[in-house]
Amino acid sequence: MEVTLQQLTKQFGSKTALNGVTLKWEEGVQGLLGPNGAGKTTLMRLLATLLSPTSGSATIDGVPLKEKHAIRELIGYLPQEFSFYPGMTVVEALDYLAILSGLDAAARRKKKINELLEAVNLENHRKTKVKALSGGMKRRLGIAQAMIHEPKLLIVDEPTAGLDPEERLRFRQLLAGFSANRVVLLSTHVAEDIESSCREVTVLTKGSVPFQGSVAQLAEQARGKVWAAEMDSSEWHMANQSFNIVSAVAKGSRMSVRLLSDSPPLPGAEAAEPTMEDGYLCLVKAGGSLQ
Ligand SMILES: Nc1ncnc2c1ncn2[C@@H]1O[C@H](COP(=O)(O)OP(=O)(O)OP(=O)(O)O)[C@@H](O)[C@H]1O
Repeated sequence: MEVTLQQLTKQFGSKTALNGVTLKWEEGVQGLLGPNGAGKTTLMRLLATLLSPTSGSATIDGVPLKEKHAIRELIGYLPQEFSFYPGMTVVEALDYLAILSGLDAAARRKKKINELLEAVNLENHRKTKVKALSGGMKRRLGIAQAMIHEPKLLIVDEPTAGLDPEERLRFRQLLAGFSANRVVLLSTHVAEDIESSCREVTVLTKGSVPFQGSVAQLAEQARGKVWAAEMDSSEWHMANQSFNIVSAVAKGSRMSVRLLSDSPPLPGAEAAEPTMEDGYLCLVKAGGSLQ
């Protein structure tokens, strides 16, 4: 199973949201990182056949994107904002969706729904109305609906936003478990989601892909460009205007700062070990999305 994109382009009038993206995703959780407006949702909606490309092509498990009916059987999609039959119970909603996805036999549906409820840990809420679920539970129900027909490509947009740390962990484990023999495309702003569960990361900025590789390789993009320094308030003021600050912690009257710079930013600054987030910031900065 693999997903391939060949010069995939989407324009909205004169705005190019996705600009000739060519890449390949193999089985596992694939992280998608990019600043707001980079084109992530556009890319996910193209793969979900909710949008048509302006030019270029893509295949999912060898099936061309333009074969919409076949593609829809291969994909599951959990968008950022999703709404769900609020007046139904959890089981009723999943049963209804299972019927829509073509699971006709009642016994098979029951078995599948029981498996999913266990996987997303909602067995104790079978009879709870969807509108009465917490935000995290709704997200888990959302992932259950996206998995119901066992898609080869599962697309999830910011699934851990608004979840507490325990829920986030559970969610990441669920996605990792599901990703055997499948591709899970995970769009997130949470570095920890990527670091802890992704086989590879794809960075999208201004509709293009400047990087695809492992978490460690992404960190390497910032090697030699991350500096740690202790500063007084006037140095801090200067640094804040001149450099991309990664983090700053006040220690009494001084600041302990990590920043990005191609050369040593001030006397006494020490080269620091880069993290994945540093590598990402270097790429996004090079693309002009930060000043
Ligand atoms: N239907 C549309 N009509 C016009 N422009 C659009 C449309 N959809 C998206 N865009 C533009 O395309 C670009 C990419 O948008 P997209 O929503 O894909 O970005 P994103 O990376 O998902 O951002 P975010 O993280 O904020 O959701 C943006 O400049 C956006 O304004």
